[in-house]
Amino acid sequence: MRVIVLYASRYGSTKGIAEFIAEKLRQRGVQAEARSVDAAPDPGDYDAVVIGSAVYMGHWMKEAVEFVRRNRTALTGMPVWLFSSGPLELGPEIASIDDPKLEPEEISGFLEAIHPRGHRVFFGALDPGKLGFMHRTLRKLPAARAILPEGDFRDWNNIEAWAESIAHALATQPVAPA
Ligand SMILES: Cc1cc2nc3c(=O)[nH]c(=O)nc-3n(C[C@H](O)[C@H](O)[C@H](O)COP(=O)(O)O)c2cc1C
Repeated sequence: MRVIVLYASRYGSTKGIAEFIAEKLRQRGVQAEARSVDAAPDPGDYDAVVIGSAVYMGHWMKEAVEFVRRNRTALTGMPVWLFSSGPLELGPEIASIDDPKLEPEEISGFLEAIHPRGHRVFFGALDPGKLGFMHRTLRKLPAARAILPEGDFRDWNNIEAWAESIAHALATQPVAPA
């Protein structure tokens, strides 16, 4: 059982989540590796794919969106899990991290197009010292500042529980041959 955990990450926190998921899968006997979507691997070389992207201005990163669109046919026929890494805190009208309002724009289309086994949103991280010029400027806007605090909010217990559920699904559900 070979699984690839793909990520699109601007500043590294989503990469960290992907590497953690791959490590947790390996600890449960799954042969898993994390790689950037930029490496453009062929999903057909794997039995299952996990794809995650950082979220900026309500959207997945372009390279992750393009990877899913380009590989739509292959992904539709295999077990796929998606995750988004973004929120740094819950706004006033957001009940929990599972609130559909936190879902990036592309996700509903992906759910229809490739029928993934699941999609999860995880808290992200923000280090102002790493931000590029555009992101630093955007973060200075009053509305953005309130929802983009500095800090590492990644919930490793929650992420581990999700990785465990994937390992469990792979162990108990038949995977169609590629
Ligand atoms: C300018 C800017 C805009 C952001 N917009 C969103 C957003 O719309 N939704 C969200 O959930 N997170 C948003 N975030 C938070 C990032 O998704 C979060 O910091 C994430 O962990 C970054 O991942 P990376 O380090 O892998 O690039 C934004 C962050 C910045 C700096």
